[in-house]
Amino acid sequence: MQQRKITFIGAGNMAQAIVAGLVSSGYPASLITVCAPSEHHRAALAARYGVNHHGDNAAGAHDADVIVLAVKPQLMAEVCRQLAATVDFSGKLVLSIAAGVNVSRFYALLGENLAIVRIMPNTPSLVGKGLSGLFAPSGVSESDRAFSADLMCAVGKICWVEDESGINGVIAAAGSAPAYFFLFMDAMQQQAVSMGFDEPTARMMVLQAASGAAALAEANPDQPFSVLRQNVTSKGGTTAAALQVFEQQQLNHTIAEAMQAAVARAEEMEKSF
Ligand SMILES: NC(=O)C1=CN([C@@H]2O[C@H](COP(=O)(O)OP(=O)(O)OC[C@H]3O[C@@H](n4cnc5c(N)ncnc54)[C@H](OP(=O)(O)O)[C@@H]3O)[C@@H](O)[C@H]2O)C=CC1
Ligand SMILES: O=C(O)[C@@H]1CCC=N1
Repeated sequence: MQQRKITFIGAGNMAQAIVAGLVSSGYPASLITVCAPSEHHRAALAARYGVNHHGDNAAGAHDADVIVLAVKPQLMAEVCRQLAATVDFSGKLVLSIAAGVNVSRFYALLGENLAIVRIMPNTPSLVGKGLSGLFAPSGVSESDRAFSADLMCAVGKICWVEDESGINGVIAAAGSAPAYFFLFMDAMQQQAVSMGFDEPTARMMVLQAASGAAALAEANPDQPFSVLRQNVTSKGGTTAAALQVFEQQQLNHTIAEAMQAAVARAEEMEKSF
C-alpha cells in the first residue's frame, strides 16, 4: 500500500485498534502519530506500538498526509474548528471514523473542497479481524479511495457503501455488533457459572463455542447460517429445546429492534453533532 504520514486525532479504543492492526501488518510505526490530551494514554500507546505522539492536535496534524478523526462525535465540531484555525487541509486526506457525523458537517467545519472518506470500523481491528464500511463522496480521488481501502484492509475486511446512509447500516451490523456478541457471551458465561463451572472454564467453553462457530461459518461460505444451525439441532434434542426458548421470547424480533435502535441513534446524532 502507499505509505503516507498518518495522524490520529484521538488515541482511544478505536484509534488503538487501528494503530495496533496497522503496525502488526507491517505499516511503518514511524509514519504514524497519535494525538490526545492525556499524556498517559498517548504515551502508553506510543510505547506499545512505537508510534509518535503529540499533545497538540494541530502540531501533530501539520505535516500529515492523512488525518484520522477518532474523537467522540460530541467533540468532533470543537476539535475540527480548532484544527481548521491553523492547519491547511488542501492536499490532505481526512478519514472520519465517528458515528453520527456526516460529510456535509465536515464540509461546513473544514471546507467544501475537503477530501474526506467516512469509515465505520469495529474493535476487532485490534486483532486483524475488523470489518470497516467505507463511504467516499464523489470527488474523492481514486488514489485516496485506494489508500483508505488498503488502510482498513490491513486490519480486517471492508465493504464500500454507495450512499452515506449505508454507514448507519454498517454501524448496526458490524460497528456496534461486537458488543452484542459480548453481551450474549457474558450471559452464557454467567449461566455456566450458575451451573457449577468455575469462571475460567465457563469462559473457555463459551469462547471456544463462539470462535468455533465463527470458524465453521468461515470455512463453509456456501452454507447459510440457518443450515449451520440445523446441523447442530437434533430432532427432539437439547438444541431444539434451547432454540424453542429463543423463539418463544422472539429473539429475532429483539435483534431487529436493537439494530434499528442503533440506526435511529446514529440518525439522531447526525442532527445533534
Ligand atoms: N469503540 C468502537 O467500537 C467504535 C468507535 N467508533 C468511533 O470512534 C470514535 C472514538 O471512539 P472510541 O475510540 O471508542 O472513544 P474513546 O473514548 O476510547 O477515545 C476517545 C479519544 O479521544 C481523545 N480526545 C478527547 N478530547 C480530545 C481532543 N480535544 N483532541 C484530541 N483527542 C481528544 C481522548 O483522549 P484521552 O485519551 O486523553 O482521554 C481519547 O483518546 C467515536 O467517534 C466513535 O463513534 C467507530 C466504530 C467503532
Ligand atoms: O457506540 C458507538 O456509538 C460507537 C459506534 C459503533 C461502535 N461504537
